[in-house]
Amino acid sequence: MGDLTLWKRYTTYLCLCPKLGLSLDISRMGFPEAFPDHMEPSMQRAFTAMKELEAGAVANPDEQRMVGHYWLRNTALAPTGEIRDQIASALDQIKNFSQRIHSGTITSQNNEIFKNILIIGIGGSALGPQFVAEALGTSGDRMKPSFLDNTDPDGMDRVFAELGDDLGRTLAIVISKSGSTKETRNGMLETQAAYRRAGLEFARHAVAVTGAGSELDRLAAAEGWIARFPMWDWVGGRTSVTSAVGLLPAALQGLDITALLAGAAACDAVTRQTETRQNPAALMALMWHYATNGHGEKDMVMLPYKDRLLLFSRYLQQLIMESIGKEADLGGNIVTQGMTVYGNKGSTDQHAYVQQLREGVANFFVTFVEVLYDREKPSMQVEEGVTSGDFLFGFFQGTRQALYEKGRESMTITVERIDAFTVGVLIALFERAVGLYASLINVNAYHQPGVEAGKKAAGAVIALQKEIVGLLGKGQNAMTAGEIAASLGKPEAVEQVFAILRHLAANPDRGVAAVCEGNVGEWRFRAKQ
Ligand SMILES: O=P(O)(O)OC[C@H]1O[C@H](O)[C@H](O)[C@@H](O)[C@@H]1O
Repeated sequence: MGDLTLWKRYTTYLCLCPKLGLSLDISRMGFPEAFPDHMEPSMQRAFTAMKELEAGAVANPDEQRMVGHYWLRNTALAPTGEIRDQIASALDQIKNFSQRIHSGTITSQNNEIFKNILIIGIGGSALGPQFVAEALGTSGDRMKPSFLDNTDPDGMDRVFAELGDDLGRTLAIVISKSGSTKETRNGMLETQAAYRRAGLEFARHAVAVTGAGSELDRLAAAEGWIARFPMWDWVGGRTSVTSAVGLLPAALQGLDITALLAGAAACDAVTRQTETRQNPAALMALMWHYATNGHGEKDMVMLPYKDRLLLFSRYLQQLIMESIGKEADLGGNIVTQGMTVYGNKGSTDQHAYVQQLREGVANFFVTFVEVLYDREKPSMQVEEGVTSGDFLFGFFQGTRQALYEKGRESMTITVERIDAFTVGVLIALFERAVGLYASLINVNAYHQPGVEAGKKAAGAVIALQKEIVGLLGKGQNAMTAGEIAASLGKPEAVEQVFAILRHLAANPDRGVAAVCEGNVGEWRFRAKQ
């Protein structure tokens, strides 16, 4: 396609959303002109399904749940007065609490003003808050956030070391919708122990964000934590960033949560429109369908040209892959759906994997994010008349062009600047695109049945480990993994038994000694004397 034809395609399809300070360019996606019309009936069905969802339909049939994250930004939409009140009062509670922490009305056990927050959560209870903190944080923030989002002990030690003597001025926020996620529970227990070592009472430095009556909620109530904030079953973890999950850490950090909610609400209003060409979320869903044949045949590479958006693709990985990656469709047919998402930021990634994107396997399309406003301060010139920001822009344009020349497709989201409003817009834009796309391919975007299998299997591994330790504790002679598995009456579990023993033996404080000679099947394990 010649440059002028491309310009025509650009001007024809550019979706300008002045109310959002956003535009979406789909001209470098190679869909045929007839494609949008061909898909229009399906798009209209998707809009109808979304309308029903927003009105309180049980859009997550497996779990018999409503899907209400859009109400969080516009309470008037909520289907009952009770839900409206719950949302409004949680928001008041968040603002009020943050103000009292900042002003020192609520202080730490040692009567000091809290200056750090330690957020403990995983998945939807961490990725949103992390993305927002990274996208909007400045050196002038009211409180400095850190995160425990795993059960990796070394990872936790690093965070505790970083906090050092400041633990006494750190407010721990434990976030878990279910209140029973093991990684989060472990992070909380390790944090409790860290406070204890520092001679401090965890409860006087802790708040919880969780579902009413959950394990975490009951613990926080029993121990008298400083405060508890609600999560509701009609908000999914991966769409919870505009609930207390994302808003409480953001407000404490000192970010403008009113603007963030306003951005999300404005984007919801724009993407609620049923005219596909005017609706950037609908166009994105349409392009996902085109690019992947409605079946995840291509991956989406997220390339924001802005350091602040580094965690966007990580956040989107959960939002999209946990929502779309499903074995069965809503009719129960096996469809093995999905869409892979990865990426970091440009132009950094240009020096990593863009080589393959341009010349290697063509199994992807790119979503660029361009940010027009370069920086708060005036820019110096790095070459005559040229700034670092011009280079960032040039690299983005160059990569877009270079990919296009090789038949690699891309779309571009352009925003004016990265601020709380825009972050709210981006969050809502992708939430809506996921919902619409899920309708196009007829999957339930709001459950995650596949996640349970790994959790159950992990539970079985821990149970087996307890049996092994019990057996070794009876003072047995050194035994091979095969002998131990047989003694437990589980000869078929030998590989797992071996893996458990090797892990325990590698950690000197775990009380297992190993003689590692010959084939691994001959390695012998016993309890340390
Ligand atoms: O918030 P929680 O209940 O602790 O859940 C945290 C995460 O864990 C699960 O594995 C789900 O797959 C995620 O969707 C969820 O966000």
